[in-house]
Amino acid sequence: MTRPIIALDFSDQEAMTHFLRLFPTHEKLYLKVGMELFYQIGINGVQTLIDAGHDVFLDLKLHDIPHTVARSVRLLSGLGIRLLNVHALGGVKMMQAAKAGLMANGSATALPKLIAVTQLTSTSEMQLKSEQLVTASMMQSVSHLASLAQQAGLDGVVCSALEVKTIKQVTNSDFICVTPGIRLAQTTSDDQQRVVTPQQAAELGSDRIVVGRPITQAADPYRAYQQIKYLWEANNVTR
Ligand SMILES: O=c1ccn([C@@H]2O[C@H](COP(=O)(O)O)[C@@H](O)[C@H]2O)c(=O)[nH]1
Repeated sequence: MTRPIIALDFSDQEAMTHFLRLFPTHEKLYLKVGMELFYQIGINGVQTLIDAGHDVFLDLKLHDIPHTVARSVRLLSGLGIRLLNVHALGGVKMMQAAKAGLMANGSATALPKLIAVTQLTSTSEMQLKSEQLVTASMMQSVSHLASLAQQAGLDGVVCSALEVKTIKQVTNSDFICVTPGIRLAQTTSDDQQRVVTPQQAAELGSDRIVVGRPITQAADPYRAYQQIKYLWEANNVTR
C-alpha cells in the first residue's frame, strides 16, 4: 500500500520537528519537502529525514535553462530521496537535460524517480485561458505536458487526480501520477482549484496523493493522517 505523502510546508526546522513528534517513532512516513522548508533546512535537513527512516519527495519544481537544471538535478539525485520534480513548462529540452543530469550522478544511492509538474492544481481552467493564453482545455494542456515529460524520459507527472485517466491513456499505465489538491469532503479548498477527496483520488487511479494542510493544520494531525490514509487505502485495491 502506498502511504499518503505529507507536505511538510513549515517555515523552519523547529516547526517541522514539532510536527513530526506528533507521530509514533516507529511510523515511517513519506514526506514532501517543498521550497519553503528547503530554503531553511537545506540538504542537511533533508538528510536528517532520510536518516530517520522516512522517504522524501523533494518538491523544488526546477524550472530554468537546461544546463542549470541538469546540474541541479545531478547534485540532488545523490541525496537518497525517492522523488524529485521539474516543471514541464520548461520544455522537452529542459526535461531531457534533467534526465541526463540524473543519469550522470555517480553516487551509490538509489536514484530518485524524476517527474514533471504539469499545470499546478491551484490553476483553474479560467486562469489557463486568461493568464496563460492557452486555448486548449485544462485536460488537453495537462495531457500534452505529460506526453512531453514521457518523451523526455521522465517517470511521471504531478497533476490533479481528475486528469489521471487521460494521462495514463496518452502515456502508459506505469507512468506515475502524483496528485496534490486533496481535501476531505465539505472542507475548504484553500488556494487549490482542482480538488478531489482521498477516495476519489483512489478511484480515479492516482499512484500517490500529496496532502498538506488537511493534516498539518488539523487539530490532531496524526488522527487526520490516519483518517486520510484509511480513506485512500480502502479505495485503492491495486497499489
Ligand atoms: O500542482 C501542484 C504541485 C505541488 N503542490 C504542492 O502540494 C502541496 C499541497 O498542499 P495542500 O496544503 O494539501 O494544498 C503543497 O506543498 C504544494 O506546494 C500542489 O499543491 N499542486
